[in-house]
Amino acid sequence: MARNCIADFLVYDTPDRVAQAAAEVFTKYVVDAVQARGVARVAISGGTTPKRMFALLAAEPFAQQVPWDKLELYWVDERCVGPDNADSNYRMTREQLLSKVPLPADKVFRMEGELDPEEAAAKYETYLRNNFRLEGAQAPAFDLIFLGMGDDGHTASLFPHTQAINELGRLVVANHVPQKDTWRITLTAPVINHGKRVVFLIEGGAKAERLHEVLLGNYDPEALPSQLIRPESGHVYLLLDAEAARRLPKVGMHGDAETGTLELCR
Ligand SMILES: O=C1O[C@H](COP(=O)(O)O)[C@@H](O)[C@H](O)[C@H]1O
Repeated sequence: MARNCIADFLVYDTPDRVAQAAAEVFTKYVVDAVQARGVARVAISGGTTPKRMFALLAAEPFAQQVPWDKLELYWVDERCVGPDNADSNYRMTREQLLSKVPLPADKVFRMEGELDPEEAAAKYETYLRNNFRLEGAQAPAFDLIFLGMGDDGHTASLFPHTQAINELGRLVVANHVPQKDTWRITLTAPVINHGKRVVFLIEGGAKAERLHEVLLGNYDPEALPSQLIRPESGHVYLLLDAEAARRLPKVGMHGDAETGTLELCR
């Protein structure tokens, strides 16, 4: 559902600085959630962009600071492949992070890409309903959600002109993506928008034009599904490298990052 929302962005010189900022955000909001409620529930993306953040989280000082035993880890999307396949979002996270930190296996809720896609989506929805103790039409409120954006404007596995982008009822769906001749499993936009803090990580000049269109172009979420992300909190956060942000208007500085704020409207 579209709603007005503020996009706050921070622009760093390099992808390494973006990763450092992302690891700091991860640690801060996990610690805050654990202090407030005894558990932190975080949903992460796959692809290549979060790799550096995961590698940092697996090393000092972050590895010591994150209360791993109080963290529940979820995915925003998965490719329909097994957990050892090179395309698996879970596999990337396992290699970069999970194999190196004391996060208990029963707190890692992967989407099972090796199952029939509809079955995997239904199973994941059941995990969410049980773990978040949801009733009826309630959506889970993740403490933190990390999103990426493809150079086609997709986020999670909400690809342009695919059925999942119109899903308002289910929490998790199987999505056929004809342009990639494949299936994906994905959280739906209402679930992402119910997250307490939603953060995009976006890097690289190949995404600069698309990012400009998503934030400053006409509202056309069928073509640009990232525009569906208008969190109920009223804010979406973006951590960007200078290349990805080269078309965006910056207005100030925060530490070593340039900053900008945009009002996103329908
Ligand atoms: O296919 C996917 O793509 C997006 C963006 O990935 P990136 O490699 O350009 O960072 C990612 O956020 C999503 O989780 C993934 O399944």
